[in-house]
Amino acid sequence: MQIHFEQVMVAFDGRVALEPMTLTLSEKRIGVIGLNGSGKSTFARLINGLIKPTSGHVTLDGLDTVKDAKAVLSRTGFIFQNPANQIILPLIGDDIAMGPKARGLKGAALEAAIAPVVERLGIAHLLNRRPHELSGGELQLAALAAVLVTKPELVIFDEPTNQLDLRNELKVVRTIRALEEHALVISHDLEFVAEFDRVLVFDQARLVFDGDAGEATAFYRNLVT
Ligand SMILES: Nc1ncnc2c1ncn2[C@@H]1O[C@H](COP(=O)(O)OP(=O)(O)OP(=O)(O)O)[C@@H](O)[C@H]1O
Repeated sequence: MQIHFEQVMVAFDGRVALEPMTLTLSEKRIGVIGLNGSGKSTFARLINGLIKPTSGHVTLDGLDTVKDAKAVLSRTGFIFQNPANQIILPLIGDDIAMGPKARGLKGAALEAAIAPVVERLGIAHLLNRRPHELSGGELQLAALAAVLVTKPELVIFDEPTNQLDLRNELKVVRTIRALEEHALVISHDLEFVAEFDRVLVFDQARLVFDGDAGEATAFYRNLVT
């Protein structure tokens, strides 16, 4: 999948949240790092059309995030900072089934869409539980399952390991590392993004470094010290 930003700028109420940027991304693992408020979430939300550029265009494999919004949404999945907010139905299993059901799947076809994802993420024991009965790591995995069953080509994670204890953090990190899908991950965990194919550093609404993970994390450390 190719993500292209063409002279993209975002301003909220006249205040620039992202300075104009032109960029093409096609790597399987892309990390996004930077201080709070530097524009990371704005950048990530542009990719699936959740935020529209104030000027410029974002395309995914040539599909415009504004003009082809539906097609873009069906190719991308987004895991928010607080995944509890994206689990809508009372039972985890029903929530995971919601996307495939909305696409008309039922019976054996529905089961065939869900079972491999549930097995892959090791969450069969969570299907009859309610969101408030899950730990932070389990919520991340449940939200990821609900996204993966819709078969996105790219999954965007906004700080997926924030507020997780070490065990849950490692489980989520391992799961993301093993994904077959492309992943773009915003993270404050520099060790996590160290193995990524490409890392972007944001500072004060600007992309200030783009390249190798080792160089990007060194650049970022230098920036903040
Ligand atoms: N919907 C919005 N309306 C107004 N301002 C916004 C909106 N979304 C973001 N901003 C502002 O844009 C700037 C960049 O925010 P953004 O959420 O992209 O930063 P971030 O790097 O993801 O921060 P964090 O690490 O804290 O999540 C901030 O000053 C923020 O207050």
